[in-house]
Amino acid sequence: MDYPGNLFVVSAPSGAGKSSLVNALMELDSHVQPSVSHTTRAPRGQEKHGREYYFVSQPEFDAMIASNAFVEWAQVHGNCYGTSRRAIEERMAQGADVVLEIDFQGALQIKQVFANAVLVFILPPSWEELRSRLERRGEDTEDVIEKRLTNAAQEMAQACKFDFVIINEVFERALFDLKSIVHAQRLKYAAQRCSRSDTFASLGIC
Ligand SMILES: Nc1nc2c(ncn2[C@@H]2O[C@H](COP(=O)(O)OP(=O)(O)O)[C@@H](O)[C@H]2O)c(=O)[nH]1
Ligand SMILES: Nc1ncnc2c1ncn2[C@@H]1O[C@H](COP(=O)(O)OP(=O)(O)O)[C@@H](O)[C@H]1O
Repeated sequence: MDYPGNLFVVSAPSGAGKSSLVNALMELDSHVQPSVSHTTRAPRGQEKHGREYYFVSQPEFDAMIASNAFVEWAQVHGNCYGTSRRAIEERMAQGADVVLEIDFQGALQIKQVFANAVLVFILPPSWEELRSRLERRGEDTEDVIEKRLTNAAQEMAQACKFDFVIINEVFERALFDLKSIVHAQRLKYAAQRCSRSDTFASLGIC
């Protein structure tokens, strides 16, 4: 019997390091698969349609809302972002662990639909470091950086609603913490599977 995969949600203010951590996790663990969101934001830097995001127009995005194609969507920093239902349900049904990198609004919507979803919030070690990472990343204009820093206060205030909070100060430590959360969730369900008494009975053991 195939067992559905786990669902993890990673949220953070822009610049806190969520993309870096999720990408590093997926390089270490092939069982973890990303969910590629749809967005009306324009591509940044080397971003590619279908890799970081499906970049769509506002009318296309609105049509997906109208056809109930999103399991969650939200307006973030003036752009629309959404997770397609199909993107995650197919992968989870195949037993993959799916990671959503979405904002706190989407995370709380996901928890309503998937009660077992594990919500993880990534915090920067300080405001100064958050600003410095956005500036060093060099992918946003000064105006966009200011808007994202302004929004960060409201976003970080939501951290207490998440199952886990990771302070991304030393990258390797934060990655270890994220890996530990994923492994702990797997163990939790593996233990439940191992305790399937019907299997024990059919094998005639204990
Ligand atoms: N609700 C929701 N938020 C999303 C989705 N995809 C990305 N986001 C969030 O939108 C915000 C902006 O993402 P992005 O433009 O890639 O900027 P970044 O945070 O600097 O990487 C971040 O908080 C993302 O987590 C989605 O499908 N749904
Ligand atoms: N622990 C860390 N220490 C220093 N720089 C970091 C750390 N984590 C991420 N960064 C850098 O900060 C910038 C923002 O990281 P990113 O993953 O794009 O954040 P987000 O996806 O949350 O917007 C990137 O240049 C990344 O390399």
